[in-house]
Amino acid sequence: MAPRSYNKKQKRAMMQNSSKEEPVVSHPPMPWFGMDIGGTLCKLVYFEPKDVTPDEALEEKETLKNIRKYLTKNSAYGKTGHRDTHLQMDDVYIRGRRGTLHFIRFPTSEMDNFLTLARNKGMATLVSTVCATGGGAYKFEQNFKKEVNMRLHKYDELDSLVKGILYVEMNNPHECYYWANLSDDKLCEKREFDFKDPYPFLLVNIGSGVSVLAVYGPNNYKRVSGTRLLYMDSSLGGGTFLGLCSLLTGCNSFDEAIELATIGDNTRVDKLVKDIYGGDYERFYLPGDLVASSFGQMITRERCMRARREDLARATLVTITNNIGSIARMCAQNEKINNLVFVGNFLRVNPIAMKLLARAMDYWSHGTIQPVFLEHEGYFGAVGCLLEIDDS
Ligand SMILES: Nc1ncnc2c1ncn2[C@@H]1O[C@H](COP(=O)(O)OP(=O)(O)O)[C@@H](O)[C@H]1O
Ligand SMILES: CC(C)(COP(=O)(O)O)[C@@H](O)C(=O)NCCC(=O)O
Repeated sequence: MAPRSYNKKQKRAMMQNSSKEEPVVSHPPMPWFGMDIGGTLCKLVYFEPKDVTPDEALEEKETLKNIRKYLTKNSAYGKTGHRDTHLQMDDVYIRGRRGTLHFIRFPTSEMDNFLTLARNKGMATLVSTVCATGGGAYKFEQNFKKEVNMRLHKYDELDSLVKGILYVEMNNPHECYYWANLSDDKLCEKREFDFKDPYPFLLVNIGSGVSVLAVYGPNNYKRVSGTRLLYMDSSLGGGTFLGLCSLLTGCNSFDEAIELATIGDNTRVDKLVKDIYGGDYERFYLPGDLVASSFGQMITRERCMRARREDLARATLVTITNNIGSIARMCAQNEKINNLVFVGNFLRVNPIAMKLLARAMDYWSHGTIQPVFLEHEGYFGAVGCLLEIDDS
């Protein structure tokens, strides 16, 4: 991956030309939404046109004005909706219009409340079709029709994911980063990464579950694996972490689980090689600090009593992350791909997992694999399907 050699404007033009074969047509300032209704979170990306002509402004319906104001003036919606203001992208072009992308999320379990809110805001009178992806685009299709009289234009979630990544990366020069100085926690820091010439790359999407894709070009990828390698294997993902952590610690949210894990110590829960050998297992180069058995200390009452909630959260995070990491590495080896990109909301506010993944890749590849992470983590599917917007 070499230094960036073309500027933002050139890339934007390239993207507009490459995203569709037909010429770019200018669309009226409708509410433009892309929705990715996932297993845990619903991601809503809203494009707010900023190049509205005086005539268009005069014609703009009151309902549309109100919805725009509601979405862009608030950063919290009800009890569970959030706008990630730090991710907002200004001055971007979609289908010939200039505007701002807003990034909003809420738990998929709150879909009923979302539809009620959308109905109360007059959405039913405004748009007839919304671009949607993710499993929920299928699961909730009838609810959208019934509650807000909206038809969902459904797009495949993995097509949308790849498309969204390429678009966001082209429009945000600070999108990609890696973790530098992995061996020293005090010096370990995020550094910008140049995504030029990325192909082929292995894309690991850690959402509720995990999908691993080998991406060979903008329109050329295959789904290589999940975390389930054999038919009856178990599937691990962000949902597994949150589910287990909730059971073990009684935490009430992902953010709380990560806060606990941040101050926890997994060595009070896991059994290390040195807990078994008293030091390294030298003959087979197994260092004493290596985890020999995740949660292996939790077999005596005394150790269980000593483990704090935060230790259990940390051990859960380490166990799940390392398993995902080793499957990603195996896929990279099988596919003979050295560029790895990790995305998905499991990585939200989660530097512990990112550093663990980076360290694991670095260790196993003898320093040849340096995984890349993206700022817009879990929003790419929603962006990708928003790019599909057409006149319907
Ligand atoms: N606010 C949050 N609420 C629930 N899970 C979250 C949150 N933020 C991050 N996560 C993590 O992200 C995962 C969901 O990631 P996401 O990419 O949105 O997948 P999905 O499309 O399956 O919903 C959860 O399983 C959890 O590990
Ligand atoms: C079914 C899914 C594509 C849904 O995507 P998600 O909502 O988890 O982002 C994903 O959870 C997945 O690929 N699960 C893994 C299944 C397997 O291990 O093969």
